[in-house]
Amino acid sequence: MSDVIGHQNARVRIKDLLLRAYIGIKEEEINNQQDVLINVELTYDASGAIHRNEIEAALNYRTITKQIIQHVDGNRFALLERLTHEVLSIVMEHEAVQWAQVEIDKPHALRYAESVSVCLEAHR
Ligand SMILES: Nc1nc2c(c(=O)[nH]1)N=C([C@H](O)[C@@H](O)COP(=O)(O)OP(=O)(O)OP(=O)(O)O)CN2
Repeated sequence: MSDVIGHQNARVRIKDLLLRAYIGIKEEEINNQQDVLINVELTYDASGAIHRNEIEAALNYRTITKQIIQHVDGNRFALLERLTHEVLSIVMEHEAVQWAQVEIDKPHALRYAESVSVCLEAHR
């Protein structure tokens, strides 16, 4: 197939990564894990990945996902802002990432709300 598109930035979304962690400042949250729902969106230059069709030429979204799981699952955090910042930092450590946004929800953390989230983004 002739490659008529050339340069291509990909938008990668890791959707609804559901983990459990100690997250919060209330005693109940300090003593009990709760669900955190993580959504990551990023852009990178996928021209090489598209052209070569080889994982070595791509920004491996599985690698990023496993790093986030390793950092978050079962671990302890106070504020949602700090947890979101740390996950965003993991994503931005990958030099190929041009821009990234991370939103983390604490479902049912607030008595009368479906969920509450913090969203942070960064770019190079
Ligand atoms: N940039 C890209 N990165 C990755 C791609 C891709 O197409 N572009 N594809 C993959 C794998 O095909 C992925 O989709 C599935 O991988 P895997 O089954 O190993 O992911 P799991 O999280 O289920 O791995 P487990 O070890 O089974 O938990 C990867 N990256």
